[in-house]
Amino acid sequence: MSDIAKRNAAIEALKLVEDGMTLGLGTGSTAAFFVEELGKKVQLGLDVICVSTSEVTEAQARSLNIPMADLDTAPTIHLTIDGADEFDPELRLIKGGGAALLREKIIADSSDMMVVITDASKQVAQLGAFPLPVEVNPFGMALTKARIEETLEILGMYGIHVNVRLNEGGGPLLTDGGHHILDLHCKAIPDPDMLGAVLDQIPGVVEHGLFLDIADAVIIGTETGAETIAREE
Ligand SMILES: O=C[C@H](O)[C@H](O)[C@H](O)COP(=O)(O)O
Repeated sequence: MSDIAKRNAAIEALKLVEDGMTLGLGTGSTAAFFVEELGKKVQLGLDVICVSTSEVTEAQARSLNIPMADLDTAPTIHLTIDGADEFDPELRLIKGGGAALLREKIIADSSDMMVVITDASKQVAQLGAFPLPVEVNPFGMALTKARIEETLEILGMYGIHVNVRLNEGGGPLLTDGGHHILDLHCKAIPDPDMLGAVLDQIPGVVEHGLFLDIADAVIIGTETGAETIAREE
């Protein structure tokens, strides 16, 4: 995915922003272009207030003097703009490649509108080629991992590697929320709704990266512009 395509998707998403809005700011390299472009508009007088899905995005937004709200006192979040690791024809997503999925889902799910900015390389017929991130509590992580592996087999998904995501020092990566990430190398997820529902039931799973029925539209950036796919009602 080129930086030009990412920026074009971000610029297209900016057209949805209006004065007076509370915005959810996503995480990742594509979302960072949106924050950068938003910063320019704020400097020119755009009147918005934002909440962020990660410490990294929060720091970027503050460095650009974008007004930030305390999430617990923020009113309605009108619009959230975020990236994705995969999207399918039903606009179901895999997210969490940058380990921000928990905060991303909390904010996306509470937003009036959630729009994904991406490029065509993230478009798939079936989710699962991108390893599915699952955020887990550090307590008993090995037990949680074993339960996930067992559950995948019950669903008929055999031989799937579940890896603990590591940080640069070789230890388990720590999320902003103080949790770890397990990456499920599914290759294909035949029934995302079913997998999401069973993962939700496993103690120790804090959240998973399947964003189902959350995205209202996907903006696909290209070298020359952007195309929008909106959810069919
Ligand atoms: O945890 C990170 C997020 O879900 C990102 O939005 C996702 O990984 C896409 O990131 P990027 O725009 O860098 O491909």
